[in-house]
Amino acid sequence: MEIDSARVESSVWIGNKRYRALLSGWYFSWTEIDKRNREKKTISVPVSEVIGVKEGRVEIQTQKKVEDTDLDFTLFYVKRNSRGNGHGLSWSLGRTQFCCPSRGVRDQWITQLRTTLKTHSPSRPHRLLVFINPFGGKKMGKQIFHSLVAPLFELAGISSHVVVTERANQARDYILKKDLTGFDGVICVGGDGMFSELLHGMIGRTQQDAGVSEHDPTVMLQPCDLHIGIIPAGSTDCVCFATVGINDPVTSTLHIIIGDSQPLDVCSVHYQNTLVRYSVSMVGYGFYGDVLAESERHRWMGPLRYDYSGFMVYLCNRSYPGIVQYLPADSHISSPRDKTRCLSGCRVCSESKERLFPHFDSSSSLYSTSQCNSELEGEWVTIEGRFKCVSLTCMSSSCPRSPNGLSPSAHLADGTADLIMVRETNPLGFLTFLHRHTNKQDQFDLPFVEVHRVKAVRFSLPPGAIEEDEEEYEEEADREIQTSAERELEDPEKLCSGNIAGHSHQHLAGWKEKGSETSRLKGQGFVCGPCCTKPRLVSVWNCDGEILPHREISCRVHGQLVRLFARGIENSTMQ
Ligand SMILES: Nc1ncnc2c1ncn2[C@@H]1O[C@H](COP(=O)(O)OP(=O)(O)OP(=O)(O)O)[C@@H](O)[C@H]1O
Ligand SMILES: CCCCCCCCCCCCC/C=C/[C@@H](O)[C@H](CO)NC(=O)CCCCC
Ligand SMILES: [Ca+2]
Repeated sequence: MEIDSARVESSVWIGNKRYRALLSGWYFSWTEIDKRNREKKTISVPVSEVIGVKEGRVEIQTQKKVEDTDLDFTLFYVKRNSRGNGHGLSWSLGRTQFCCPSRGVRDQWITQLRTTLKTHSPSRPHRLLVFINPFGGKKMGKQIFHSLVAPLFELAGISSHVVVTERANQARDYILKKDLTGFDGVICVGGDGMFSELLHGMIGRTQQDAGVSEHDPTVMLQPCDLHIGIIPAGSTDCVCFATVGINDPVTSTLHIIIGDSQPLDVCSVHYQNTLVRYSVSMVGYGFYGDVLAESERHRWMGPLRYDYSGFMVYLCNRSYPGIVQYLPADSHISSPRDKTRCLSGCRVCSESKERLFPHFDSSSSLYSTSQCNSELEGEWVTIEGRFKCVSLTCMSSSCPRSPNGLSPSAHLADGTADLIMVRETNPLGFLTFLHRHTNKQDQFDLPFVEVHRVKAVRFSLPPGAIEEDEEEYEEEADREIQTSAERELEDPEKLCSGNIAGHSHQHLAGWKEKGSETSRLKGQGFVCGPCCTKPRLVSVWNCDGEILPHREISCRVHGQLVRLFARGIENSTMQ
């Protein structure tokens, strides 16, 4: 074995083939040597992607030695699979068993590899706080963690404190209140709702510790120290999909183990001077708000509830009046229609760091919060009209349903969000818009769609809209309750409850009745079908899958406020 400060080299065997193993700089590689001493294929693994080095021949799942010999060691590392179910590549655990010429050489390899791993990967986590939602998505959270994630953490020498949640918001409250000393990151096993709990916990805790008021809409929030990891086990898994390129628990676990870091923009949503929520994915009014409200009634359907509700709300063909004001971002840097994609190592995002944190003190890792906030400077633009939907997204919001997302060219960490406004249009037009989310066609290339890259947004309703809507709706609900009570006497099974757009009311599941108000309005092509009889004036806001209790809100993007154990989407040519 040859060892000098820059490289370690020796012969090794894999099966019955001879190889030359070499550890040099950032890479460990092994090259097959044929019988005539000619070099053949080389496999090269960056040390930063080594998961573990074990003595002997070790199996992946059981981590048991199958055959104890003094000459062997097993290397575990990240292996990229040809194509996953998503946009990015799926990762799996690669394993190669090396046989060395002597025990001394074997021990040297293990020591050298482990030492290099330590020095080359200082940001790897050692201790993690893990929250499992046992009821998220297909209710597989616990099983996913114990069968796929925990064995990999053990292999990598990561210890974890696991909390299986017993109620909503338990994870958020834990992070807000408990001692987090000693943890290098916080992990959720669940969907976007679970991620949102960690996001609120982490941001809230960081501001609490820094003495910053989250309710002040103009304040510069303190970025969070602890990384967040997502093991996807939910219905949509939008945040995982958009930051990793795929929703696969093993891929995400490997990103966590190697300590990948992906900063993420966060949008704060305020109602007057009160913080309502944070969002990283979508703040959407109109169609997406209605879909969410409708889907809450069909939770029992599991992940399918969104497809069902999407279809029902589409049939309603609603549009809503509103006044949208936005603060444009610098159009010289990027635009939502520039046809670029934010990929791993994105230039736009890395160049944004200096602009976002001009007062960052790298010696203390502290961000000055007293700076004047130039991010809020600029001319506001006002747009008034009737909209099918108004959506704001800090990132592409790609998910399995829409692999390119709500805004395919949005950036994960550039301090901006994309504002998409879809004006009132006919049902076919809106279907075309929706359908383009599922293929490569440009959903913004339609005359009734507008998209802008922005730093902040304000939404308000025309004067009196809420009151008028409520009056109309009360009347309608009364009429419906009366009619349905009559109908119930005939056929009690047809009665069901509904809360489209956040208002609880009773309505009829069967709406084929003749001569009623419903069919009269439908005959005029005025409304909808299954869920209401009159056009509504107000919808609700969907904020990363949560219904907001306010309509008139203001949103502001906080660039790179949190960091995930991820690296953005790896291009398939990036092997
Ligand atoms: N033990 C629990 N019991 C009930 N609700 C919980 C529990 N733990 C977490 N929750 C809540 O369940 C909600 C949904 O969880 P999660 O995001 O994991 O699953 P999901 O099926 O993907 O849902 P969605 O994608 O619609 O938000 C979260 O908002 C979370 O606050
Ligand atoms: C004719 C074919 C029509 C197909 C239409 C597909 C359009 C899909 C667009 C993709 C939108 C993803 C927006 C992401 C929202 C998440 O932050 C949020 C939390 O998980 N999910 C929902 O609100 C759940 C509600 C999502 C509504 C789709
Ligand atoms: Ca962004």
